[in-house]
Amino acid sequence: MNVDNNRILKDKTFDKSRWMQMPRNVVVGHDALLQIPGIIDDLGVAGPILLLSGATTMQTVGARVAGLLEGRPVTTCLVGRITYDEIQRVEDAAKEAGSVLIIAVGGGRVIDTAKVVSYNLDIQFVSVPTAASHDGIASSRASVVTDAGNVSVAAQPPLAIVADTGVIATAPHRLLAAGCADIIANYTAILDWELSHRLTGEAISEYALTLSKITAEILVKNADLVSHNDETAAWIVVKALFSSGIAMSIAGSSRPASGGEHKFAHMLERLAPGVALHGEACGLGTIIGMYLHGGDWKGIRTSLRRIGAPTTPKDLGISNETCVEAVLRACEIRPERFTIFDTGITREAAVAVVEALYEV
Ligand SMILES: NC(=O)C1=CN([C@@H]2O[C@H](COP(=O)(O)OP(=O)(O)OC[C@H]3O[C@@H](n4cnc5c(N)ncnc54)[C@H](OP(=O)(O)O)[C@@H]3O)[C@@H](O)[C@H]2O)C=CC1
Ligand SMILES: O=C(CO)COP(=O)(O)O
Ligand SMILES: [Zn+2]
Repeated sequence: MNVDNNRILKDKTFDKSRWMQMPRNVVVGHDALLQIPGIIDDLGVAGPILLLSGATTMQTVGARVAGLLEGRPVTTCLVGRITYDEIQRVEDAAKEAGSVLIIAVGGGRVIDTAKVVSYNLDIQFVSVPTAASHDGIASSRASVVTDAGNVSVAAQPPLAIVADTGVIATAPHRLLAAGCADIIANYTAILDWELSHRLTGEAISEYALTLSKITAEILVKNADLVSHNDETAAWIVVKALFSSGIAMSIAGSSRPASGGEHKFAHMLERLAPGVALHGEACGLGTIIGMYLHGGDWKGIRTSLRRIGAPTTPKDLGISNETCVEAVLRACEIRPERFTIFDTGITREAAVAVVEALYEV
């Protein structure tokens, strides 16, 4: 059942109420894909299935999953950029097929689309990440692209997650490194949340905050193990992505894993669409955010380098000017979320931080 926390919280009777939704079955490991039919049976969801995947992933993992579901009523649907129009198109496809279950096989865009569509139609979905590239694999939030920038919307967390480490280990290393950077972003997301708590009185959840923090710490401790692609690396990163997603579900918002570095990343995506992966842009934003907080930004940079993630605008293939613009305009994204990027950064300061990124 989908949950409208805002509606619940507006009702005085439920002032202290929060409904946290978590996945029920989580299967991680080699050949985990083979468990999908059994998991569907275990969930007790019988009926037409909508299989969502991306243009690349449909040809490989999507096709494998379709093969595993042979004999069941399955309709396939490709997912593009996650906009409200795209969500509507997928919703129409699900309605037309009479789908009772969505299986999302792919990266963050495909999984987020499934989360919103299943929430809107009040049906279940199973998350099958093909890469460890983002921490949305388990969360109850989805990031939707609008003309005004990315918005974080309430969505349905997956009823089950099937993370095949064999599949994830064969994805390009760039995707794994991006997922690690999305986790390392938790360091500044937390600092921003605490800053907002002190300056604006925004409520914090100590549980969500602590889980988000230790997730980033454990990942950094294992940085050398995730510097190359193998199933051990896939395991370590998937566990971190799951844990970070649960922190978001506990908070009922993406706050524990998305602060100013994410606002910067969303602005960068608007200024230079498709150039950087989500996690890559977040990693760069984390170095900048930590610099602005006066924290150990070089330590963040070292961790990202060890993992093989980009740490300068040049690494990402964008100009310093575009990066400066993203620093200055990050505050336009989700203005209600107060962060270090919302403190009136001058152009001189933005230029200085971008130049510092190249310091040895
Ligand atoms: N809801 C939440 O809490 C969160 C949401 N997000 C969102 O997730 C998205 C970012 O996720 P990300 O995965 O980086 O981006 P994408 O979903 O865009 O995937 C990036 C690329 O990787 C490809 N890919 C995926 N798996 C494989 C594979 N095994 N082999 C080869 N290529 C592969 C995809 O192919 P294809 O063409 O098939 O798609 C796509 O081209 C953003 O929209 C972001 O906002 C991020 C973090 C948290
Ligand atoms: O990407 C996220 C956490 O890693 C959450 O997404 P938003 O920045 O859209 O809230
Ligand atoms: Zn993110």
